[in-house]
Amino acid sequence: MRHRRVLWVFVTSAPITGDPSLVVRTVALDDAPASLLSRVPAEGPLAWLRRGDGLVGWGEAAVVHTAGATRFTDADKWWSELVGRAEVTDGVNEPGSGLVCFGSFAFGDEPGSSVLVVPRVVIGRRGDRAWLTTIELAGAPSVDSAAVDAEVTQIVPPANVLFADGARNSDEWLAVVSDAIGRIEAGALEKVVLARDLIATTDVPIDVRWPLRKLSRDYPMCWTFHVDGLFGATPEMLVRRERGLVTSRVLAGTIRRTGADERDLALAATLARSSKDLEEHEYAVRSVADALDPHCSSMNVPEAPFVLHLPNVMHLATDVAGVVHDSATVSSLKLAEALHPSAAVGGTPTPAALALIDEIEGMERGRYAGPVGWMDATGDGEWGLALRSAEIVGDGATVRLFAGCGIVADSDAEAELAESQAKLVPVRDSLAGA
Ligand SMILES: C=C(O[C@H]1C=CC=C(C(=O)O)[C@@H]1O)C(=O)O
Repeated sequence: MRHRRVLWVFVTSAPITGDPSLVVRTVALDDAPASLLSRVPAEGPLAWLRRGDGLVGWGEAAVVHTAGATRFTDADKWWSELVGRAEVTDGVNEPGSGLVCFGSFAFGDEPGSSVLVVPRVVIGRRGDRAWLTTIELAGAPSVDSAAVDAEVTQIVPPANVLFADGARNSDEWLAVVSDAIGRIEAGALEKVVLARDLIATTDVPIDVRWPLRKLSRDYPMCWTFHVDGLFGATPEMLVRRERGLVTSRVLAGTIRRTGADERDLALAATLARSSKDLEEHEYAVRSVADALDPHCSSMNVPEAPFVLHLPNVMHLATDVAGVVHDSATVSSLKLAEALHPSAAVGGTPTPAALALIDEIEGMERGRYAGPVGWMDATGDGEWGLALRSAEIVGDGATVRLFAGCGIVADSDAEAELAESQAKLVPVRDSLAGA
């Protein structure tokens, strides 16, 4: 049973007490850095990158940790109050310039902690425009950006990476999936997404810039992220809100790639016709369209999915788009809350799927499969689902990798295990040394 415990924790970084006011300044950069990651120091980097565009940040001007059923609402309230007190000078006016926070939210109401972080320094790029934002407490000395540059150290590769089973070994996970198929056949629910984890250990604490650099290079069509120890490259955009328009990339239905182009094209055609995958996909699209509907004055939901080709797998994908009518009162984070958990990470019907996950998955998801992304002072932002992801735990030399699969009545447990292995490949490969 999923407990509805509500725990609200407010934690600020050391310099902030009472009701902090932030002084924010964004200036255009004439020379856009070739790679945003090359500008990030090793300590506490924040990242949201796709095809060279995006945001990187470091330092901590303010942070809030929330938990429980009100984790989104509490974080959103904290953010809007912080925005209300901030003095912002923004000479760029792009989405992501000015005051921004990065965030990562727990999958479930419990257990798990969620976080919004406001960095001290942000570098952003969008096409041929780049900018630098500094965020300071009112009255504090301003950030010296030259000094910040000087802190960037060489990226350290992971050493002697070893992988071990997580909460379940393969046989145990196969049994869990078979159990779920049986419950679906018995009519208890239509779809459930079940996940597993893998544990990696290394000789030295992970320099997260290493896997981030590899992920953003090898998976340019995904959103590469890092927030407070959770990193990955997700292909799934839960919600992007920008200047009154909302979009969501829904994925569900997967086939592994072989690496041989002709064979993969044939597999893509098979995927596009597979009734099992189309059914799984339809549940996910419906859940997103239904949740967005109250916020939109018009919406476009394509009738048929396209096939998204990634280096390791192919997915059925649908881009849902809409015009929002409540931007003034509902932020992108609140939209993410309304959409979460979609059937791409929970199941259908949602309550039955969440109850089954709690009962049989046997693993703490933490922030895996929860919303991860960023938001600006207008409430615009991008929130992906933290898939193809991993969490750095303990002393920094242990990493939990995650992968999940949508299970429907026609699923085959062995095929789902193979699919989960393929979904672990991006992060697994990103941890390989030089
Ligand atoms: C839950 C995951 O993938 C979801 C997203 C895309 C396709 C999925 C699938 O085909 O099963 C999953 O629903 C994951 O990668 O951990």
